[in-house]
Amino acid sequence: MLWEALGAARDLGRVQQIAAVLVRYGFGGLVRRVGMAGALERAGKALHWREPEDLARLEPAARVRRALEELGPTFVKLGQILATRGDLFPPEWIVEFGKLQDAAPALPFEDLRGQLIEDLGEAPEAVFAELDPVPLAAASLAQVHRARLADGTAVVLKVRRPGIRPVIEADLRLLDRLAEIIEKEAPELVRYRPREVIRQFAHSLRRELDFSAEGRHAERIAALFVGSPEIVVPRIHWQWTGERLNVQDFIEGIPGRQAAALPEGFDRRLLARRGADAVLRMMLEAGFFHADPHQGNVFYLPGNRIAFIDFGMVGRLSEARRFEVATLMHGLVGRDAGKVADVLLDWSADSNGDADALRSEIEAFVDDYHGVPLKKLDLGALLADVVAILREHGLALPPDLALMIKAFITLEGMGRQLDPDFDIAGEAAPFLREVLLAHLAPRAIARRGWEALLGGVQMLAGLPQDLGRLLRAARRGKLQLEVDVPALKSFGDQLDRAASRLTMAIVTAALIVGSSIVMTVDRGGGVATLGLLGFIAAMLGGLWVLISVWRGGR
Ligand SMILES: Nc1ncnc2c1ncn2[C@@H]1O[C@H](COP(=O)(O)OP(=O)(O)OP(=O)(O)O)[C@@H](O)[C@H]1O
Repeated sequence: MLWEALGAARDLGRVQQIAAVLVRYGFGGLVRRVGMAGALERAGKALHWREPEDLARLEPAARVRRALEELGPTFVKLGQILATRGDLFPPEWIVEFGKLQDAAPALPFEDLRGQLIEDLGEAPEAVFAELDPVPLAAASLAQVHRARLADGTAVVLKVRRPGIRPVIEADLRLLDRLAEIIEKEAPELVRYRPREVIRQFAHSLRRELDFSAEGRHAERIAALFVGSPEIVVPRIHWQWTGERLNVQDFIEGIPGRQAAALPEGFDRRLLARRGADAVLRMMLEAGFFHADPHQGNVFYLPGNRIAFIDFGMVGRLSEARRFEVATLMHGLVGRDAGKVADVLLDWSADSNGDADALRSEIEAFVDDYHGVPLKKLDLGALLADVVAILREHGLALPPDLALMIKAFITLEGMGRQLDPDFDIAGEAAPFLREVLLAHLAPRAIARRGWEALLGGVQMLAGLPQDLGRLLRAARRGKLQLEVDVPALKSFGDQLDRAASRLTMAIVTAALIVGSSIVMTVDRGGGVATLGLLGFIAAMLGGLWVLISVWRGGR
């Protein structure tokens, strides 16, 4: 009933396939609850309800993983995304989702030929001097073939599987509908924002389906490493690259999966550092990063160089997010529970979790590793624990952060595999410092160096808690002002007409920041002078905004 109301008729064939797989894996209840069963019965489609015994014996997480595998590329990709959501699923589920392999049966080359001729504009033999009909890899979205250009350049062709787009679009429509039904029928799951998760997933999968987007991502990352010959990104051959075909340089190196057996001449410690630096630079400096820096997407090249491939999925972090991430990691490394809790509460601001309970758990958690020396801090594991705490409190991470944290954890694992003493906290420190500097301090403070900055950060962190909260609310544009004085109230009304609450929030925040700097800093003339300057600047800025708002409102 529900299902038809949401308009599934055109996808009935696919609904039947999905329902059959779900029933086979023991999820008949779900098939009934969301109305799939009724819709199929009314349409005269048969559904077999018997559950094979061996499947029924599997743990639910394993059954879900197997069902996703059988349901095909959309669901495999969905499972891979869910593997990044330690905030939504318990560890045993994350392990199962992590097992989802992207390998798919290879298609005979002849099945690709028609599409290749359309995309190349002529027969592949006319374009490439050599082309290996045996695939190098066959994944769910693409099949990869080696080839050689007329000038001798070794390349690979990533060919999108013919006919895959309509199947994926149908699946995405069904998933969206499913998420809508879940939100309507299972209010207890609303806080996990199923529609939002599916919307974001659909967006990233559609982008992954466009093979020219991968080319653009690769070029953007390559531009970051122009002056760093130790990092290699395959060159894209745009002449033949488009939505369904990507032609790029073949990377001849030792696959990351063989890192345990690197030959003489490779410096494992250096490779670990270079790999980590590259990914940290993408994440924290550029805010645009390879979202899946696992062993399968890395090659080691002579000269201790590292090549990254497969930029189909990238993550983005705004400057504000980078600052929050840096503050969180700075808090973890400095064992500052208050700072960690503040950032987490900010992130899960829209959830209805219990802030005080979260705060005390974070304090206990940070306390737990108080004596651990910095070098021994396993930052990836700490982040994973933090995410698990969020889950226990029913709080969900914003998706951009979930991706970043997963990539960070992957990165640390890779680094440790190359060098058991790999110290990611030490590697990350200069990047974190830069982010904090760039965000917090005016240029003058930046020149004074890290020490001055630390003072500044501690000073902000040391603001009375209410002020801290006020600032965070202001940043989120959620600050509400209660104005009691009649004259001010009419001014407030005028402001309401003339400008958004955000303007008022910015003005207030500027004044608070300015004045708090003056209030809290009186050691060291330099910083105090700067604080005073900051205060005056904030006052002037605030007045300017007020006057312009007032003028605009008249
Ligand atoms: N430029 C390249 N040089 C060498 N090998 C490559 C290159 N691009 C792809 N490959 C090989 O093909 C495999 C699949 O490629 P890629 O990861 O880009 O495809 P995908 O469809 O995104 O797969 P997955 O989803 O599994 O990551 C890689 O693991 C690698 O072995």
